[in-house]
Amino acid sequence: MTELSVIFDRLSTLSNGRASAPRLRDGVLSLVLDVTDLGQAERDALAAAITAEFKGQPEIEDVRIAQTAEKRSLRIIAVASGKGGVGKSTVSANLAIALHRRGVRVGLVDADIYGPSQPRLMATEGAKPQAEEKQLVPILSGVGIPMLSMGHLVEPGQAIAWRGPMAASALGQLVDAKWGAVDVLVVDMPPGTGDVQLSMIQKHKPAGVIIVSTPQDLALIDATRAVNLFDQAHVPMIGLVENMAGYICPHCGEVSDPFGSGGAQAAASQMEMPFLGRIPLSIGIRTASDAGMPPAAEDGLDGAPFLAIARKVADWLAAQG
Ligand SMILES: Nc1ncnc2c1ncn2[C@@H]1O[C@H](COP(=O)(O)OP(=O)(O)OP(=O)(O)O)[C@@H](O)[C@H]1O
Repeated sequence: MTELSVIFDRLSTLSNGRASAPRLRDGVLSLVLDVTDLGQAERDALAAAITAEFKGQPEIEDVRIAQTAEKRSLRIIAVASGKGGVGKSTVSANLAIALHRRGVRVGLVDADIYGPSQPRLMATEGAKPQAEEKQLVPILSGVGIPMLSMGHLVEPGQAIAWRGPMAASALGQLVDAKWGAVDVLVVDMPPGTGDVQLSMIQKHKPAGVIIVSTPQDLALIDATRAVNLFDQAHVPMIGLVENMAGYICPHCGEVSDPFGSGGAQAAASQMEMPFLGRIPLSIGIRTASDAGMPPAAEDGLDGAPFLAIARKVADWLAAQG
């Protein structure tokens, strides 16, 4: 039992790999226990289990445990738009998947509290998150991304008629959940510039924001409003995504631009913000996303623009350190 390697093996199993640096000197077994993301009750229970396992074993009179918690800062990427229906949820889901495929430890929050659509996009409809020590535990989607949505907390189709402060507190529950080993949280914001946006900016301090717009003038005017809101609060602009940019006819392959083209890129350069890319209007993107299999999960044509945008976002994240 007193062989350190035997102790270490036993410790690793017992602590799920959280224990390290065991030492045995003068009858005292000392070790370091990484308690990152564990609540107080879990920390105490784990320390007690280790003590109970080793104290009183041959040559071990006492057990001393130094608990350490890595101070992890979760970086939030807010995906916002000035108006509804421009594809913000589609971009958020595909971006999260594409970042995940690049090895980023990513989580997804559906802060579109009034019209949550991520459970459908990520095929987690009907799942109910558990709470541990007053914190929600995210649901693991089929593609391996932990996520939380207001849609998981209310019955499907149930209208959420909340006032601003309630919506802001719901956002807090989703963001301050038990994200565990997540470094980057993609947050699908509700459209517009209301209470949830203000709460996100003031309370949760996003590392950066991505604005999604369609090429129409009207959407761009709205997008400018969203840009101004985040700009005034000094939230770094990651860039603008132009969605539904050109239509490729599935029959003849002809490309048409039902909403015009190039408007978003021009607007981005006018506002001196990076342009992240253009996503075409494609039936494949709609059917796959609505069926809970966002195209970024695969290498097809429909996924490619999202993967290219994710590369730029990953570069941005890396440049921020
Ligand atoms: N590039 C695209 N090609 C085809 N359909 C798209 C594309 N982007 C989004 N859609 C479709 O448009 C609809 C609206 O998209 P989505 O829900 O992502 O928008 P939103 O901005 O999040 O809307 P809301 O404001 O309601 O939250 C969905 O049916 C989606 O599948």
